Amino acid sequence: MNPVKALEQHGQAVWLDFLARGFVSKGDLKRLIDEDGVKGVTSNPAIFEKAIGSSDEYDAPIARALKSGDRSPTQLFEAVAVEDIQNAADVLRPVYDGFDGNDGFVSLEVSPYLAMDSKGTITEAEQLWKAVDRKNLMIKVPATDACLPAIQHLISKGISVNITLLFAQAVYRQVAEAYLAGLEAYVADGGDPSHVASVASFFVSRIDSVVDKQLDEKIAQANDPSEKERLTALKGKIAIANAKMAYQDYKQLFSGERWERLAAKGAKPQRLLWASTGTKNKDYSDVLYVEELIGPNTVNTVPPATLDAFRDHGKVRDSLEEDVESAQDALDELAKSGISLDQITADLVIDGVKQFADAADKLYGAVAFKRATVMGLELGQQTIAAAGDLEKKVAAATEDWRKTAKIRRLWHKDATVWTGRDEHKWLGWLTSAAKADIADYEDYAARVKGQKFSDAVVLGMGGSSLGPEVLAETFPRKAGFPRLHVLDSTDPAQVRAMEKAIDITRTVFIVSSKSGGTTEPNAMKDYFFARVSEAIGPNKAGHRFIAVTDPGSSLEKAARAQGFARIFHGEPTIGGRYSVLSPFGLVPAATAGIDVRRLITHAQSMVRSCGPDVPPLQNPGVQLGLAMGLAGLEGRDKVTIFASPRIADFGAWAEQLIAESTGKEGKGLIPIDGELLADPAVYGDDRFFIDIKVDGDDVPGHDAKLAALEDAGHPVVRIVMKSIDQLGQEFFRFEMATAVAGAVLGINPFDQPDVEAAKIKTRELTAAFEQTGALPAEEPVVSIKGCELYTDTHNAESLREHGADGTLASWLKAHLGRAGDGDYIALLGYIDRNPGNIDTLQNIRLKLRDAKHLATCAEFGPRFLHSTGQAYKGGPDSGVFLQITADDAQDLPIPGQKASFGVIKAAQARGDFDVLTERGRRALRVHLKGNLKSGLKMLDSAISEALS
Ligand SMILES: O=C(CO)[C@@H](O)[C@H](O)[C@H](O)[C@H](O)COP(=O)(O)O
Ligand SMILES: O=C[C@H](O)COP(=O)(O)O
Repeated sequence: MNPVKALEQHGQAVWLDFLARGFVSKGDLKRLIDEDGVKGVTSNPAIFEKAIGSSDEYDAPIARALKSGDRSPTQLFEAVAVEDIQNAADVLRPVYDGFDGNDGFVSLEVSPYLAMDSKGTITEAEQLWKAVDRKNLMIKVPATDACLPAIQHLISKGISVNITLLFAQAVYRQVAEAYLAGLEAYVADGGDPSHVASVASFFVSRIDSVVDKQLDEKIAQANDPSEKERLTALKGKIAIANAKMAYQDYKQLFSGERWERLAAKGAKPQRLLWASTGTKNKDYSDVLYVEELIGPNTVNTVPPATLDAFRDHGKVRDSLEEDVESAQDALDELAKSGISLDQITADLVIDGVKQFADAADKLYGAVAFKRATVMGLELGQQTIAAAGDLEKKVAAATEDWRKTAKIRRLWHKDATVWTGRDEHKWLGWLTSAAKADIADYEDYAARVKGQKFSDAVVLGMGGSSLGPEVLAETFPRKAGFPRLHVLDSTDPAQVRAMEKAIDITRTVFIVSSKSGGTTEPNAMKDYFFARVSEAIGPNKAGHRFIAVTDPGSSLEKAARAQGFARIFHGEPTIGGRYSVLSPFGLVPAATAGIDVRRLITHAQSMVRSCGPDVPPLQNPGVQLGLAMGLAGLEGRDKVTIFASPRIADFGAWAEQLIAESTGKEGKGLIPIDGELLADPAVYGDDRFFIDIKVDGDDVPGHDAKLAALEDAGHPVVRIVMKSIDQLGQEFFRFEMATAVAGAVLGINPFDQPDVEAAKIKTRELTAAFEQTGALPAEEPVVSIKGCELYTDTHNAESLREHGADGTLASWLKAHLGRAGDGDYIALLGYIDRNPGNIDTLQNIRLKLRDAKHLATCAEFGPRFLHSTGQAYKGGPDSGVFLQITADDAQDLPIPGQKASFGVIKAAQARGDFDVLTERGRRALRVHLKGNLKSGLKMLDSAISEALS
């Protein structure tokens, strides 16, 4: 007789420790049931990893699942695994029915990531139980301390459970107790226990693998031949002895009064199942862990090779209760040798969880890869060319992140991924896209459309303005909706220019401020509220204003008092620079008629790509973040961003995110936005390049230049978006990457301590103005025709030592001369950010870059104070700052305030400068007098002279 089939006569059921789609669909499982009497199937993460990860038979099902909409790797895995388990359960159903529900089971394991999470295990087990929806299903739960209560709970709800990763007799007793107590609760609740089944999967061969190794060490150390012999005799015996003793416990646990009470109600005993029964040691029989463990009311789940071997040459006998005393003797002998089985079994549980988690990492990585392949260009494509050391460092960090489960910890809001301070309170951005109330935005957009506005203006700073600005500059105007503008300045000319650009009688204003207390949006609101009141009457003005602010802010109060048309609440757990996929970006988007549903749907795809279930290697946000952070640590800290013409403004948003998040405590990354791409010769080895483009948005020569940078050994990241609709994806990719880079740099990427310092200084200066009617007097270090120069004593002395005398060029030469390798030069212009001035600063910065081969920034104040300003003050001390201020041709009063726009801007420039110099940074301020255009021209030629 077929030895496998013969086991049935000894009361043992053989299950198969294997599952794969084709194996079931092509009839192989059915054949084993018919020919060998196989009565069940077990699966585990390693089995699914082999099935899905190492074959292409799941490619089509995954692609099919994606047809009905994007899903996360976990959801995709569950979809195919549930189908597989259902198919296997259906094939086994006749066995289940034939044995009155006592056999014919198929097992599906909960995620090994939940092995220490009782609540998570319960939720997932219940969800899988429901999804598979088959009576002959068992949910597998590991026998960890955390999961014991989950096992009891699940049983008490009538869910059949296979308890896995069981090594120790003592834990086995706890598992049996959980089953009994669970059943008792189920019965007390009126449940019929005859529908509940359970097996306790006692692992065998792994014990021998570890014990034998320790025995070999002892044998090698032993001098006495008889001791060597005694120890050698224990090899290959302990796992079986341990299992035999567990079986003795089983007999006791499932007899007696307590059990009989349950049995009388139809309860089934929880059978012991021998798992890990494939022989690992080639010196042992390949059917050892089957032949020696045959006994009534047990199960042995065997891998296909062991099944084949047993069918071929297995010998069947009642072995389980043979020589039980010798089994106990063997265990006693082992203890005498100083080898602790308790320790070994405890370690094996931890190792087992780790092995399954490793398998799950591979499995989810494979599913994530298949998902990305199917989605193709629907997901923004990212390649990272990081040669040499950086490539190795990224690979090592990727493995470290995987092993230490950092991406899952990040998603679980574990602050120790960063500095362990309050980072967990600032992670609302992870779920902001998922929480977007799309229907409400659509309803709101329809109302905006109905009002036939000509313009919409966002009044906000930094995190409240830069995202909307990218949207405004990227998406073409939508017919029927207002044109979207963003104002983020206190420069009187810029405020006036905005007023001129819009039809004030047909404009809706979006006042955006998370805190509600930021100076600029409040000044801009007061100004435009007065203008609108004049234009359409004070009673109606409020109807033209919308506020986006965090709940309870002072802006909310003012908005209510002024009768704003609507107040949208931000989410307090999201910092400004991470808020674009929350109302701060979505309200302006909806106002402009941008398809919020599409934006969010795309964003969600990147959220899934960067999810907790996507291992670091396949996780684009983690890969980009590791590369940026590690490059920063090796001195390539100038993150130089090129964005293709249709998304040209993206860098302005990304630079706030990167600079404000990472630039602190003397560390960080300095984003370089808007510097035109050039030949390798002009770049130092402090660069990290990111090129982001919309497919087809080609600039002649661009790709060749990028390739040249790569050839010259610079790290180059290339990101290609299929269309501008994918902008939401890129917002999220960069948010995740920045958070990851922050972890690598060892800082808190969610605070901005140095922005606060400048705000405090500014407030002191404006308070002084309000008291005295003037800003505190200040002395220039030198007054030259057309300009005055300011700096602190320390900088002035140093500049004089470097040759600064009576001319502007000499001061500039001395100042710029202080910038060396690894430094960057930043132009900080507190002037109107109009196309002409942008061009001028741009020309100067490129001249500086090309002459000095250093990274350059061209920024406008006060805008940059809410952005890169954090890194300039708090980041690495590698900046050389040239602040440019000017007399305002025409100031602009702010209704209801003593200080005008011009005064606030001047106070902001001085506050910023004071903080820079207080921190010992290299800073010089040029104040241009008279006509700004001529002043800038003069500055430009002085810089040329200084460089010559
Ligand atoms: O736990 C069960 C059955 O309940 C099994 O699927 C169990 O996971 C496997 O037998 C083991 O993981 C296989 O172990 P090994 O052969 O890798 O040592
Ligand atoms: O990035 C944030 C800016 O400092 C503006 O802050 P806010 O939104 O609270 O006004």
